[in-house]
Amino acid sequence: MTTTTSPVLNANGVTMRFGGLTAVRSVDLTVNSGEIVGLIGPNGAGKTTFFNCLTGLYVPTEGSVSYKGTVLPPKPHLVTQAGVARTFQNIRLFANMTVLENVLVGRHTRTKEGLWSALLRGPGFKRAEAASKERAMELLEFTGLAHKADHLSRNLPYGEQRKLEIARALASDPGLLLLDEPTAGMNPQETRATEELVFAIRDQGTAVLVIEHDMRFIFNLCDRVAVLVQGQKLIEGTPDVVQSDERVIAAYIGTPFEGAPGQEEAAEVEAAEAQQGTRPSGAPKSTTARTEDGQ
Ligand SMILES: Nc1ncnc2c1ncn2[C@@H]1O[C@H](COP(=O)(O)OP(=O)(O)OP(=O)(O)O)[C@@H](O)[C@H]1O
Repeated sequence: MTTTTSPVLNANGVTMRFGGLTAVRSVDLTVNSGEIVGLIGPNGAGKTTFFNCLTGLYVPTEGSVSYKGTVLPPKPHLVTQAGVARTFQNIRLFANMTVLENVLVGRHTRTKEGLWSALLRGPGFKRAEAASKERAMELLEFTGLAHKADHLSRNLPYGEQRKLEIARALASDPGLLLLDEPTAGMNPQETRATEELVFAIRDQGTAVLVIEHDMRFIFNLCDRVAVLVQGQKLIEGTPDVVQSDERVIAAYIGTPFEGAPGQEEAAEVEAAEAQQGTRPSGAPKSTTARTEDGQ
């Protein structure tokens, strides 16, 4: 983790209205370098709409979004080029492309070779292509998918498809990665692997903003958590502060957590892994858990 932090993302007074509905109302949020920040809230609270405002899919009705001090243009490809990458709630892979090709697609914002160079396949293009492939393979190693590089992405199991989405987002070498429900539909082992992957991403120098309904995942993972309720930020703070806030409990969580989050589930995962002999030697013990609401 970096020792000096500086703001990577600054959202100021972001408001998004759809006709008469205000989906996001005057939300401020900062993500600093070296941080993992969580964004939680009930269904329909405006989390994805807020992400869409950050990444140029929506032009906020009011407010501004800056990345490393520069206001982001509201165009997704320019946002990616600036250094902000994202994954989506619903998997959006190119199903009939290989795993490697999917990552190479994510790489295109970092390649300078133009159309003519690509068509003529000159030496500049070949060098750029080789470098992109090398970086893509590094990312597949990093996400544990290198052995599947030549598989069609549609043939990957669900958890690996989600990992591939992350690898593809990382291919643009982002300084900030936005993850929209990265563990939705995952089993506890996959959730734990995702938690470790997000820590590794942060440790490599990419700040992370993550939306997730799995409270234990969020509270284990994040340095700070912001809670959206009906489009407004209810509270922002450390996991300890947020999970013990009466308003959050009333509005969202339902019941307070007792003891260290995730310990019981971690024991279940470890028992299952020990039975299957799947836990790699020296792998850190889990601190994460299954989803709260069964997603
Ligand atoms: N394109 C749109 N047009 C009109 N209304 C929209 C649009 N997108 C989202 N909304 C509305 O804005 C509100 C916030 O939705 P949003 O999907 O951002 O919530 P969310 O917190 O991400 O929910 P979930 O946890 O279920 O994904 C909802 O009332 C939704 O119906």
